[in-house]
Amino acid sequence: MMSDKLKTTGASSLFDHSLHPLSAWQSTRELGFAAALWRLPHQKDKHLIVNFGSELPRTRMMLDELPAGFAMSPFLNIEGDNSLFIEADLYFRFDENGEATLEQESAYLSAPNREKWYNHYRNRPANASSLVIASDSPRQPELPNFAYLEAVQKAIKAIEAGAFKKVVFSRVKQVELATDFTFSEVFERLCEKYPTAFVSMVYLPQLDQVWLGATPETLVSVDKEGIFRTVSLAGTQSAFDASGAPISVKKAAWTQKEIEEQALVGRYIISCFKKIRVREYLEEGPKTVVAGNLMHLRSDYLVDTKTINFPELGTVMLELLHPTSAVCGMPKMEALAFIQQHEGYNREFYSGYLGPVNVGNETHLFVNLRCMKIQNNVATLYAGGGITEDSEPEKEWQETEMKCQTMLSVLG
Ligand SMILES: C=C(O[C@H]1C=CC=C(C(=O)O)[C@@H]1O)C(=O)O
Repeated sequence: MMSDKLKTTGASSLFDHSLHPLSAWQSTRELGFAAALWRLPHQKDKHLIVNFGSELPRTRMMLDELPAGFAMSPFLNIEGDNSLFIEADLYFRFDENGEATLEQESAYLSAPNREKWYNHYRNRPANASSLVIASDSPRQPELPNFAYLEAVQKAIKAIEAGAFKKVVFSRVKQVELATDFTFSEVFERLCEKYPTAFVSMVYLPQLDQVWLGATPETLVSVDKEGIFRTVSLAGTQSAFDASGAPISVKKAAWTQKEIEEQALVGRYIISCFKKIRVREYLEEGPKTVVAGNLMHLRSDYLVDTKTINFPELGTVMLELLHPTSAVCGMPKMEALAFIQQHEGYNREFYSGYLGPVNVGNETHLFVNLRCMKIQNNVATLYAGGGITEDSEPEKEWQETEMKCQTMLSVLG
């Protein structure tokens, strides 16, 4: 059903229910506008936000004040005001049968921009290729195996010396895109392969980057009923045994190192609740969850913000949580200093957060994991792992290899 607002803005005459999400996303990118396409975990609907601004603003995520949009925060966002915000000039929802609904159109959207967008979409050949981005961006330095092992060893020494308890050390892997690469196919494959993940594909024109991902980790979510949710996710093992058969979650065994690593993330979340004097939280877990080719340990935390009369809990917790010890470490600043000194590359949006804000009165922000950046015909894949004093460097390397597989396996 279309809202009254749409009828008065003139969109209804241009809008077409057969609009295709991937072509609409692609069309937006070709015109040089920001676009975010996503699918929530366990859902079939897809969502698309388009913004016609010349440059996306960097802003603080005041969840209770922002209009509908899509947030994209880099890992480094210490002051909390460095998130890109793709405000919804157009917001479409696509149901599982492909039927499109224009859910929202900004009152400020100019008629020429609206027409330009619809016309470009209509005149785009159905088989138009992906037009891979060809800007000149320097590649990130890749850490070879020996250097990664050395850095992890240094992290273990620093932990033993009492500098910090845990650090999440990461690296990149870069692959040249195949000539027949298309964004549409990769996005579809991600949706099919990872039904429990938050799947997204975001085009940032001012950086000329596309970010694609299938993350298993909720950072902050507040639904229509005012239920706040976050998770503590850590510990990694393959979801398949040596013969390639899936391991049952009931049979998954976890080492003391992994149990402790996940407990650290949980303790950090609880310390945030304590800081703001929220005692009425429900904690469930840890339990084993499957995330694509991997399994993790996860605890869920839930607060009814209406019952405790705390509507701004999402905003407050977001500022306290990011970056959690699932992506940075414990204590936060000491772990961050190690990361900056030893990783040797810029994480940009990897291990930041992303997701819809106030879309249909709900906010769902996820940690940007199992993701890749596409720029200059190169896919940059990111993976990290929690290092504790019980870590074994070679095992940690293998873990990052497995994490990269989440994206590598859809690149074809
Ligand atoms: C940092 C990543 O994963 C985090 C989330 C789950 C398990 C993790 C681990 O076992 O180390 C990491 O904390 C990543 O995928 O790059």
